[in-house]
Amino acid sequence: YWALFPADTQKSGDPTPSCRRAPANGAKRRIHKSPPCVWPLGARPSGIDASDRGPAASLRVDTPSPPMGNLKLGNKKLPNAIIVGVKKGGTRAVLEFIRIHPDVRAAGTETHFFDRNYDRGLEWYRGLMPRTLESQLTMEKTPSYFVTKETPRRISAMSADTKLIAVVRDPVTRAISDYTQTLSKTPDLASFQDLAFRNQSLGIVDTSWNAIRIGLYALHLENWLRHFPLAQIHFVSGERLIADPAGELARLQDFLGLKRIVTDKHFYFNRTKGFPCLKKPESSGSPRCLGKSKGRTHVQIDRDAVEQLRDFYRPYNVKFYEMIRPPAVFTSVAVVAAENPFEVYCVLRGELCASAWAGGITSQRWSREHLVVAGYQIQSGTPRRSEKFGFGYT
Ligand SMILES: Nc1ncnc2c1ncn2[C@@H]1O[C@H](COP(=O)(O)OS(=O)(=O)O)[C@@H](OP(=O)(O)O)[C@H]1O
Repeated sequence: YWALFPADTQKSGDPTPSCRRAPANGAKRRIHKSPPCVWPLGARPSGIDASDRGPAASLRVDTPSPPMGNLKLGNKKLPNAIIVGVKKGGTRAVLEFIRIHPDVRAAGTETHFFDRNYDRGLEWYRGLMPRTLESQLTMEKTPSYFVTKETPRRISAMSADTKLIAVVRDPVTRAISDYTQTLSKTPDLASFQDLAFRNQSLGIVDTSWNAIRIGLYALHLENWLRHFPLAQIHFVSGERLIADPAGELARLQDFLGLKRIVTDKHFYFNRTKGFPCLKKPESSGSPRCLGKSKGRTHVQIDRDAVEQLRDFYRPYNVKFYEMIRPPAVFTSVAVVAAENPFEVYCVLRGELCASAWAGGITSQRWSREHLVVAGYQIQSGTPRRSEKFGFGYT
């Protein structure tokens, strides 16, 4: 039910100069003719590319390996696209799934550059990125970016063309997931209710608790929209990512201007894990699921508390939907008044987008003359173009 967005499919350029690293074994042979990287004192990442370390490394299953001679080809580039959040939204799954694409390379670990490590400078940041060929996109994910005030301005200062991806999930489930994670590390943590409410009987929610604050998507988004146009931010539904990973990945690939290479062929549903996992790659290895920290059994929270939180988040969710609702994106809308008068087919960029609208249709009112879809009035009848909304319909 999370709305989806038109994609700016142009690839952004890499504004940074390329640089080379000295060969680790001290060999004199020059690999690149580009200038050397400048590393701040003590900040040089050790060993191989960051993308080859961390929890993601074991999941990198399907990217075709470059031929041996090409191993060191390419340069470390600042990211063209960043998964900026939200924490516990499904950010790891999105990164691991999109990096199957041969035109995507990603830093495996969370860099926290724009929130915690900004003082280390862009060259430090670039050093954490994998080598990429000119045609490949560089990506990273750090979920805390979404809620860090300075981050949008800083990313925009790096490159105003950076594409942003936010994985959003029902904020109540997200908060419980967040709490479950903290509890696994801090067993004597106060109860969820004690942390979530200042006064539960009065229904007063404690918005200073991070697990609650992160879910106020509309507030955080306002900050992003001061620095980036909405069309440059792609929202992935955390729920649909589990129910239909291929569908979400198709939309993400469109947004990134990539050929749709990651498809349903790459996924299978693992009953034991209860989540989609990656299929066995052709070359080697076995099917891979995300690690144990992804898809934990949640702490049981009593139904009243959950309801109270749903009530609390409702106005923020409504505002969020309003903010992200795409303006005038239809190429055509067909209203079919056959057996079911509410059957609406939406055609977006030549493709049927009815499923994207299944939940987007927030209010439907049918009369012989008109249908109101998500607040837009669509006339039935012959094809016409609406001056006001700029969409065509039949
Ligand atoms: N395919 C697949 N496998 C496992 N888990 C999946 C998958 N797709 C989405 N998810 C959901 O991802 C949730 C974790 O989100 P993040 O990766 O953003 O967490 S984190 O912020 O990086 O800690 C995680 O949250 P929990 O279920 O609460 O553990 C999952 O629900």
